[in-house]
Amino acid sequence: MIEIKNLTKRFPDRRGGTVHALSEVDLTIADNEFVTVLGPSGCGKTTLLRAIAGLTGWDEGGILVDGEPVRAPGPERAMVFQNFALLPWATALDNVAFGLELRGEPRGRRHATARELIGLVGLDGFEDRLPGELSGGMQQRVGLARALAVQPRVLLMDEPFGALDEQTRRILQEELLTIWERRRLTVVFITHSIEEAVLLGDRVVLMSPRPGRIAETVPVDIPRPRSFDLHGLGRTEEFTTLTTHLWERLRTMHPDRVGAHR
Ligand SMILES: Nc1ncnc2c1ncn2[C@@H]1O[C@H](COP(=O)(O)OP(=O)(O)OP(=O)(O)O)[C@@H](O)[C@H]1O
Repeated sequence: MIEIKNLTKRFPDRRGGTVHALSEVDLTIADNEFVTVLGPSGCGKTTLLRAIAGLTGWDEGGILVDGEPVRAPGPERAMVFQNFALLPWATALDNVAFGLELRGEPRGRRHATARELIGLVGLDGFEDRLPGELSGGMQQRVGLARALAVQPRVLLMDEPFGALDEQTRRILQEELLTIWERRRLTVVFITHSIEEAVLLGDRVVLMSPRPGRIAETVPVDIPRPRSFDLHGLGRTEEFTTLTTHLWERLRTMHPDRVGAHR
C-alpha cells in the first residue's frame, strides 16, 4: 500500500521566488491497484511520481510504502520514463539487466532474468540491439522489462506511451495490462490522455492546476479484462460518461481556455 499524506513540495525558481508544485496531497493506493493520474500541464504529476520513487524530496507531509517511510529510491519501486532513459551504448539485454548489475547479481543470473523479461515484453531476437537500432515502441518495451527486472511491487510510469504513435500505444497498453494482471503489481501511471486513463485505471486521480492537489478521484467500474476495441468499449455508456466528465473537469482547468486569463 502507498500512503501519501499531506504532501507539499515547493521548488525555488530562477528569479529567487518559489514554485508551489504540490499542496497537501492525500492519496492512498491499494496493493495491486492500477491508478492513473491526469491533470493540466505543470500541475505536479511528475513531481508526485518522483517523490514516491524517492528521487525528489518534499517540504511537508510524507509517503509510506507498505508502512515504511520513503527516504530514497528502492528496488520495490521502479520507474518507467516517457523518453525511455535507456543507456545508448548498452544492448537491450544489458539495459534490462542494468538494475541487477547495480545490485551485484552475477552476470549469468542477471542475463538469464533479462532474457526471460525480453521474452515477456515480446523482444526475443533483439537482445543484442542498441537502443538506437530499435523503434520507440521497442525501446519502451526495454524500459518496461528493465523496470520489471528488479521485481518491484510498485511500477511508477511517467507518461510511458506519450512519445509513441497511436497504434504502438494501443498495443503496449494492452500488453501492460496483461503483464499487470499476471504479475500483480501496483501501478501509478501518469498520462495526458483521458481515454488512456479510463482504459487502464481502476481509478483516475484528477489533479488541479498548480499547486497540484487532488481535485477528484474517479472510480472506473468497467469490468476486466477490458476490450481494446475502441468501437466497442469506446462507445459504451460507462466509457463515454467517464471520459466526458473528466474532459469537462480538465477543460475548465486548462490555461488556454477562453476567458481563463481574465
Ligand atoms: N527541479 C525543479 N526545479 C524547479 N521547478 C521545478 C522542478 N521540477 C518541477 N518544477 C516545477 O514544478 C511544477 C510541477 O512540475 P511537474 O513536472 O511535476 O508537472 P507535471 O504535471 O508533470 O507537468 P507536465 O504535465 O507538463 O509533464 C512546474 O511548474 C515545474 O516547472
